[in-house]
Amino acid sequence: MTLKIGVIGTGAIGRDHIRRVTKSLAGAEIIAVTDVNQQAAEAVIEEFNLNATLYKDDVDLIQDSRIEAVFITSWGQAHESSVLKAIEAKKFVFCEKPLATTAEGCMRIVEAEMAYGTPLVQVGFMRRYDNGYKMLKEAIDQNTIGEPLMMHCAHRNAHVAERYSTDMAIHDTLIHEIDVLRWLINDDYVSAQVFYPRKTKHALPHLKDPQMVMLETESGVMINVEIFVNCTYGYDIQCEVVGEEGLLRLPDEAHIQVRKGGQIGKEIGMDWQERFAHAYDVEVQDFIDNVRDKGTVSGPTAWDGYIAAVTADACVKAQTSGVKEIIELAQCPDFYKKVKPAARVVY
Ligand SMILES: NC(=O)C1=CN([C@@H]2O[C@H](COP(=O)(O)OP(=O)(O)OC[C@H]3O[C@@H](n4cnc5c(N)ncnc54)[C@H](O)[C@@H]3O)[C@@H](O)[C@H]2O)C=CC1
Ligand SMILES: O=C1[C@@H](O)[C@H](O)[C@@H](O)[C@H](O)[C@H]1O
Repeated sequence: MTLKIGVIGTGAIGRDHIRRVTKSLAGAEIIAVTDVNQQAAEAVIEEFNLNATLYKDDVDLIQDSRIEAVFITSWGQAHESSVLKAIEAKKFVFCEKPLATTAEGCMRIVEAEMAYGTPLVQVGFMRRYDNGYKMLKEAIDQNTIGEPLMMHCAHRNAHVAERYSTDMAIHDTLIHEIDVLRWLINDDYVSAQVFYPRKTKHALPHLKDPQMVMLETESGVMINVEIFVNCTYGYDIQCEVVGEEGLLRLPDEAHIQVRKGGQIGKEIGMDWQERFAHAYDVEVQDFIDNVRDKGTVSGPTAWDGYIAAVTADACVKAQTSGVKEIIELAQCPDFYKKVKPAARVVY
């Protein structure tokens, strides 16, 4: 039996997930697509030779009784409404980050899912499926370096589009660190502060770039994350965990080392598609397998989406206030404590 999937939003990542489901992964097929840009959806149907119905909007697509799971890969501000409709129709949901653009929106999704009674929603925080981050987590959980004390991280994009704004450094970019770092150390954030170093000449006038975010966790771990989205040289993700007895560092992507002409060199990828290609494959296959074989989801939850949104809101506030902003989270409901520990933060 193949899992029948409908996709809402066939832009960059929607197209990429359709490609992986169709060409690389097993156990699922795309049977319906929609996009506000209907030509984009038509082009994807043609490109991958899909036997899929093209719907005019998410309402019609979600109502298709053949569809068992919905991929929500539209723009962030459209996610909440599609997720709520899918839950109402009792469909499984794979929703790209952000789950919703506000903490209140994420909470509405949390409440709808709890009212339904069993987990339906997985959020696309794919870094939890990256081999390097998984190795880091295993080492931390095995107490390899004692208790973590500090983390030094960097999230660098070569370039960003003109529409990318200063707050997107948080909602669109830092949100990956917000999720994966708390997952790594089983901790939540209590405060955030943002600093602006000297601005790069490669950023447009409206954009503050780079930025430095300081996060502090409940147990006192201090984390600094550099966000630099016009670094020009490549897509570069760094993470170092300093513990009481040692240090752990996220491995770079595997590339061969070339020694030639008196130099030692190694390629750096240019974008997220390439850097996290394997993680996306594992993430989406895991979603397919869990839904198809076990009738459940086990990845990052709607609650993780809520925590990311609350934390991001505090960071955005700190971008303009310049001071340390306090992060206050609601109590985690028992419903989310039951999700398989492999993918959730253990409370
Ligand atoms: N996990 C990850 O690493 C990544 C996640 N993303 C997330 O995925 C989402 C999509 O990003 P991209 O693919 O880069 O954007 P995009 O702009 O390339 O594609 C979005 C598509 O959704 C369509 N769309 C917008 N509103 C819609 C609606 N209400 N109904 C149907 N279609 C709608 C647009 O016409 C567009 O074709 C964003 O939330 C983004 O943050 C994007 C890149 C990487
Ligand atoms: O999710 C992503 C993009 O939406 C975002 O714009 C980039 O900054 C991130 O590196 C990428 O992983």
